[in-house]
Amino acid sequence: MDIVVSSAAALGISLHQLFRRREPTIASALAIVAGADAALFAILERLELGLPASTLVYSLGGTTFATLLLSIAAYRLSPWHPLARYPGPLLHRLTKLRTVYASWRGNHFKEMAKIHDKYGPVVRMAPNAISIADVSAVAPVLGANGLPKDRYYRARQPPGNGPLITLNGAQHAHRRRLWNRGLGKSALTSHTQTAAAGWGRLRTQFDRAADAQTTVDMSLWLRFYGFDFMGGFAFGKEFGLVESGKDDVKAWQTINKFLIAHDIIGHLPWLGWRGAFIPSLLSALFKLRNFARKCVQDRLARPATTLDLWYYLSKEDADDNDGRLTVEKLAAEGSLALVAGADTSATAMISMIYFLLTNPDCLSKAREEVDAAVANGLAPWTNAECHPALPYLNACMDETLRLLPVVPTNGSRVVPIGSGGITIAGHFIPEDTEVFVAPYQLHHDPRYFSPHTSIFHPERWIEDDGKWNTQREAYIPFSAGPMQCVGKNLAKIEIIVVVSALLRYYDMKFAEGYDPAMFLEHVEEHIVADVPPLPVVLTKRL
Ligand code: HEM
Repeated sequence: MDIVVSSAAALGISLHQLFRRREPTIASALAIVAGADAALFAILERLELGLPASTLVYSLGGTTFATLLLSIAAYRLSPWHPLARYPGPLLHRLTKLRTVYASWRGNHFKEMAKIHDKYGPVVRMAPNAISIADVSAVAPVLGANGLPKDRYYRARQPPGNGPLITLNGAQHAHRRRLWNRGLGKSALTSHTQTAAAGWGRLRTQFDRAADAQTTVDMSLWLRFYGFDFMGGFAFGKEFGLVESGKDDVKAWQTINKFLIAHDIIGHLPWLGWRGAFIPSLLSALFKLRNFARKCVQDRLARPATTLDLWYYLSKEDADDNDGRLTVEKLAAEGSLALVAGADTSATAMISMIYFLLTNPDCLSKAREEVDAAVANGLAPWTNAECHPALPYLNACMDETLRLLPVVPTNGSRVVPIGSGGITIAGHFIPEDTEVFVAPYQLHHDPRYFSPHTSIFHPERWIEDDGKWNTQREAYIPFSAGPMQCVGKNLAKIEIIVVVSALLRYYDMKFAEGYDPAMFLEHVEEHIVADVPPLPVVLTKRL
């Protein structure tokens, strides 16, 4: 028996050396372990040890797996691990499952804040991942010559059909040009009309609620708005959620589950893009893909009626096929637009209403600015050209996205294998390390935003009297560098369209009995911040 256990243990340790070099998927890991055990079984059988075959199989399998896991654990906690010099909680250093648990519960960014508070700006947040909360990491990680995206993004997509957000280098630059066409200056004028038309529909519903003095769940309605807008923006046809007042297509449930699945698979790339064997992950991924595919089929069946994103991505205006994307790739970009654009902008608007309602002085100032613009003949909810003339409202938006960045942690980058490692913010980071530079951590750091770091003060963005320390390089709600949010300008337009109109047309107050402290406490994170209901009573001003 000794020889069985010792040879299986030696096999487990050797397999660890193999897996350490290149992380396998769960399917390939199981196949390799089973194959290696089968080979060992064949050798040991020839030695005629007198053990029943079943005992041999169980002893080999059990010992190999146990040794493999022990070897992995010991190495991760040992002083020989390349990230040993970086501090972090024991469970985080031991296994990524700890991060997955936090992601599943939706409190990853809150936990990270506590970990940074305890261990400092550079922490080991998983066996092979570090989080750097230092402004000097922004350019080397996210900037033009920064680090590439890798497994966190790649793991979530079927091979070959990854959308813009998963690409690197020349492939990314090429695909990004198509998106830039769809979000350029002339396209934005058309998208502003889509946003304004959406506001018109929302206003009809809000007027009804104001007349009846019924409570409006801002989170629900602004999500309906956000999703409808994305339908119009991406596929030239809104989904009718605001008009019906119902989410018949289960848009939010689908997107939310999709984001949870993506986050988990991103952290556990060995699960593979199908979320191996976990039915709820699998169905969430397929539901959204099928939904996007249906949008694509509907869109293909009709010509462009507006200059939607599809029009630009599929080059409907071009008379050659040069560089056209396949329908599968277009569908992947379509799902990306729905996921990246709908939830994010809606969350930003909801949070902005929350911060304005909890800071009545700021709300009054913002409203005065909107009213003054109207007195000058401007209507910010139909015309984006006048948005720069609303500095205070823009500052309220910036302050909202500082305190509650919609993508609080953001995805990781990886130090390329073969690079020999790099030095970031004065710290040597070995190759194949995942690096996170989380907006939430930078935005809440008094070194970059002070005084009153955790308080809503839009003034910090506009007053230049030396009172405020506002380091704009540390402000990254849309990420930074060439892979930063391509929809940034569009999102800002949407937010100002809706919030300026709300300020102009309604007085708003929290519903009777609502405790505003609950809002921030119940914000979760599933890649995107997931905000709780926001019950508000509207009264018409005009
Ligand atoms: C307040 C609203 C928004 C916020 C805070 C936001 C934030 C972000 C962030 C942080 C990223 C980088 C993600 C990463 O590196 O993993 C990103 C990327 C992206 N966003 Fe947004 N976003 C918003 C709205 C939008 C809108 C309206 C669209 C329109 C379709 C959009 C489309 C995209 C796309 C396509 C990418 C990938 C860009 C690339 O890889 O080149 N986003 N966004």
